[in-house]
Amino acid sequence: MTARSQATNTQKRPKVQCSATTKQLLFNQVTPDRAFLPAQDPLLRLPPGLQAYEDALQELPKLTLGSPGFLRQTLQDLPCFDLQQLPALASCDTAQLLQQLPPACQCYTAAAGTSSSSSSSPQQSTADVLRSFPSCDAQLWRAYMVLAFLTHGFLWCDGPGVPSVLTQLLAQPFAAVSAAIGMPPVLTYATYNLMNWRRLDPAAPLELGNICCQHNFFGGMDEEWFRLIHVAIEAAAAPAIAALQPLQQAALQHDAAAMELHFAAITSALQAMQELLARMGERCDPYVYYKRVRVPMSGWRNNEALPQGLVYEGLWGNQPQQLYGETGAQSTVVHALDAALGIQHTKGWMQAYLTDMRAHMPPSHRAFLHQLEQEPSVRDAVQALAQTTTSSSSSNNNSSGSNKSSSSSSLVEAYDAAIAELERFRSQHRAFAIAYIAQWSKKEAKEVGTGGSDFVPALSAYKDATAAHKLAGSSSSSRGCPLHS
Ligand code: HEM
Repeated sequence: MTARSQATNTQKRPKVQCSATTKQLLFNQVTPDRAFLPAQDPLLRLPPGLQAYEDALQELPKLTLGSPGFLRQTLQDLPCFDLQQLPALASCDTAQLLQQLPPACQCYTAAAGTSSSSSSSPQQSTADVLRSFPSCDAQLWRAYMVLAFLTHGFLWCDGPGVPSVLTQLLAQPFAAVSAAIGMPPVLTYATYNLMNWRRLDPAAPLELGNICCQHNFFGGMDEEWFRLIHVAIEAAAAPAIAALQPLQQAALQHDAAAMELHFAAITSALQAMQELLARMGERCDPYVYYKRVRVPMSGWRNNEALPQGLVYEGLWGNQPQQLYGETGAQSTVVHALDAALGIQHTKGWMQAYLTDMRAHMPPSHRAFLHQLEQEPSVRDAVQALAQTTTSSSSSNNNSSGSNKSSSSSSLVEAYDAAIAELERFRSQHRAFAIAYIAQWSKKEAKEVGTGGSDFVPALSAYKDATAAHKLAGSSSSSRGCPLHS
């Protein structure tokens, strides 16, 4: 399951050559054990030459307690971020790199500069990704995380007001490192959650109860727990993600029995994910989340605090860039389940937004999704097998059909069980989105999520569209995709 190899095959010559000098890689593959979490536990520190930035990150929750302006001034006073300290960039002309960078908002939103991105297609954006120059060097990723936290701390964790210009001191290294790993220069789910943890007992499993966050903005139990629930859900999703490509293989081979086993793995992983999400309230209070935890995740697209976007000082002609902030919608898990189970959603702002969110996933995860979408529909295969076994058993009462077949009803049941659990996950998630955001923002004109639009009806539509893909009960002639038949 190495999406990285797939990515590399189709990649054009990189615009930036990063030396392969460091040993540890990050987000270079999607593994059966950890799926989209790093296969190796994430690095804890940058090289000693960048210690000042590590120290600032470590201190960030304390710096937020300073008088207004203290945090921003402290960050402004940091020494220059010396990119040459990162072995992967040591031989790279970073000044030249910065001159060549295309505007961030052109790379990381499907239709930058337009009010709607509905014309984008997942294929196009994946191809763009594969043409970029992603390095999986763990130190580059660590630098990306450090600079993302300090940037969002600079913008959102101090006052008064929100600066519309990101100081060159942070903007330039952040843009350079982001370009080198093929990610947008903004906080992403990958940096906020996927690589922001360590195991308390390194010999014990990666699960809730044995993990804590590496870094926080304001700090405190609510912030840590919010993130750790996401990390634990990513770990619990691994058996489902590991089943997706084998499921597609089994569908190609018309192996109904194997398909049933893979559907069962997906179903039980989704149940485990729900059990974990249900624990959010144990240590993350909805009001604390709404007022404090979610603030630094904000981006600078569809955000009234930065209506024009953010100027990265000295870059892109000082034209403001508009980028979405961090959100669970950048997790590849649910996108991958939709792709493999053949779930299609109606076009609208959420669908366009989720296409944009792919550009905020690590390149290997985007490639994994792209690969899933290239395979024939598993849902169609279930329908076809169900019809074959039904007609074969009606023409021969004693026959059990192909020896690879289970009964048509049990295969459909297995598919529908997976769909039902995904619907339950979406239903539960919607309830959390209401309890943690919408109920507190009633006084505001609109209930807006990270995407900047009214999210509750959109989340409901996503849940309902999932349920509509169940096969049982519909006649075989009308079993096309419920949204496109
Ligand atoms: C208290 C916890 C959570 C809240 C308040 C929340 C909030 C939201 C909101 C407001 C949206 C709408 C789009 C946006 O603003 O980006 C959204 C979308 C989404 N979130 Fe969450 N979320 C939470 C937890 C999670 C978790 C744990 C996951 C899974 C890893 C997740 C995955 C998603 C996905 C995949 C979408 C896209 C819609 C879909 O595919 O159904 N969220 N979330």
